[in-house]
Amino acid sequence: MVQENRSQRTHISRSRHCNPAHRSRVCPPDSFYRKAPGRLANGAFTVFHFSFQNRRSRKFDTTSTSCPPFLLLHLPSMFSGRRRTVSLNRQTTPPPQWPPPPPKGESEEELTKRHEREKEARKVSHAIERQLEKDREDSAKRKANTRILILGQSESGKSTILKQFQRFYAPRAFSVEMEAWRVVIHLNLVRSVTFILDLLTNSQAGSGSSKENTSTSPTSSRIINSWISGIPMTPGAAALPGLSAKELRMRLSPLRQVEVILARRLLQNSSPSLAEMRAPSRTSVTSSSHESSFSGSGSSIFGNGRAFEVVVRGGTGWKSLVRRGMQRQSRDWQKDDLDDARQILHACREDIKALWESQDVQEGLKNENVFLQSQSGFFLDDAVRIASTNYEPTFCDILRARLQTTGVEEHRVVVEAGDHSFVNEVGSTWLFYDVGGSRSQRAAWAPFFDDVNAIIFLCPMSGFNEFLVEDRSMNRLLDSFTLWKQICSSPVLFGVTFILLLNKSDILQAKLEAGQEFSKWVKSYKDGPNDVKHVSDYLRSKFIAIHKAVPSSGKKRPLYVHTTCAIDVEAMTKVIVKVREVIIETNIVESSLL
Ligand SMILES: Nc1nc2c(ncn2[C@@H]2O[C@H](COP(=O)(O)OP(=O)(O)OP(=O)(O)O)[C@@H](O)[C@H]2O)c(=O)[nH]1
Ligand SMILES: [Mg+2]
Repeated sequence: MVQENRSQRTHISRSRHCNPAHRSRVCPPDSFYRKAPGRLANGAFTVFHFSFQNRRSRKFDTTSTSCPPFLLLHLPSMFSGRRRTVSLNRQTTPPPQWPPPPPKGESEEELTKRHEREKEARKVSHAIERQLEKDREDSAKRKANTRILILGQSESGKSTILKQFQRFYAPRAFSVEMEAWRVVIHLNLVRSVTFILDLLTNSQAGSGSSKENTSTSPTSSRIINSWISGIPMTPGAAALPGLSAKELRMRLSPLRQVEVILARRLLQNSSPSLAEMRAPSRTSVTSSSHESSFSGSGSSIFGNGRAFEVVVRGGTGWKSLVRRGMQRQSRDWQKDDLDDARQILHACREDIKALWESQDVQEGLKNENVFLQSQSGFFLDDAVRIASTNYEPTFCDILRARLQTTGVEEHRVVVEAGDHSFVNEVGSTWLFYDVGGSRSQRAAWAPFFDDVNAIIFLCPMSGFNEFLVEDRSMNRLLDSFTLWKQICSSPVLFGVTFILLLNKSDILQAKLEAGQEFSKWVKSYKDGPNDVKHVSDYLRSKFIAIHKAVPSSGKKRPLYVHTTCAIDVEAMTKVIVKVREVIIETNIVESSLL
């Protein structure tokens, strides 16, 4: 029965396909049965046994009876090379003869014509064979060699690390996307401006309408009153150079329309309301108190003192949409709303600068405990450059841009020839899964655990004195430890290589240098030195201890730890080179086990 099925399969592949490379392995011509030295005396014939691995532990065998015939053709590039002998029962299902025998009583003229037809058919056949061979080679090159899952809490730097990998391996493909990032950067800038406008206006409204509202300090009220009236109130300080505050506020009001246009473009023209576009933002804690992580009237009105985040279902969808919009615009000589947005931004750039540099505004934000500089997607210091019509985003700008990820995004990075890639890597594919890190998103991660070569886990070290936005009682560092333990404990990941990145070392350094004491937040650190080296060494040892403590059913589970600053291009290049070595090594070990 099995023999019969195999024989049938051979027949199917012979009749459907004509690639000689495949024929020689799977469906040899009739003459082969008679002449091939590999033919055995009993009529048996030697074929390759193809086996390939789709998921880590599941093998598919193309000689099994359930294997679809097309696999026989398209798998030679994946075959493992093992040989086995299969008997072919040629008596029961004789293969059709090719080329067919000449018709009986063929005249000279018919013979010539038939030869011409056959010649033409052979030409076409060869062309198809060449194309098939090329496709096979291309697809072998394209096949996904490496799958990496990037995990960590929200704002740990997952998408930023992904950008670094994209630049490293596929700089040309990444440069095509750079334009699309301009929309995100503009939106980051605009939302900071509208946040300041809202914060100051609403704080004033709150303090004016409610006499009981004591959360706005007298200084703050005075500054806000000056902001509304346009009369500078801070002794010795010009409020906003050359313009009254009221005037400036009026001049910047078109930016609200710009915010809508940009967000709509990112949200794929779904005409969102501002409320829909805005996601709750994260708390940046600078006080040393656990309970009151953020104080001031601004916190209740303005998403914990943070500019709102725009959430876009990522992947490449939004990028191609933005790009297409731009191309259409340049082709049709049509001014679209994105062009309007850029013109408005350009016109407002000096006013944005004046707003940000205003001593009154700085003081007002300080009194409201708002520290925009330490937040993601902060571009106010570069407002004039970024708001100009001829602005082209730099890679550093793109690394600093903030776009929250939702769900799980698959990013396919095809390695390009370049400074960083080895010759044999060119054309191979790295598949990255970038996940949304907030708690509500984490349930979506598990299905992706099954099929990865390595996990990159990010812990933002600077989160030692911050809390999750989704759970304001949960310290961010503690959350990272809990998450790490859960991931290490997942049985599906036993045997998977872990790469732990202790990220945001630059922000940690700034905080420690500014006098924030790590030991005040992490009691077990006791009186360790308050510097990046010692703090990161301490965290490293804690993460390693958790990883070791979780039993992995005797499977070897390598862990590599790096201290990183994801927005530092030079330093990240070195880290990526090391990560690549580890992953290539893992792939070699895995493939030798096949
Ligand atoms: N200064 C500094 N900023 C960083 C670093 N890593 C990431 N960022 C910034 O932090 C912000 C958030 O980073 P993302 O990569 O978007 O965070 P994420 O983990 O993908 O967050 P979700 O998509 O919400 O899960 C971005 O604006 C980055 O520019 C770092 O090491 N140092
Ligand atoms: Mg992300």
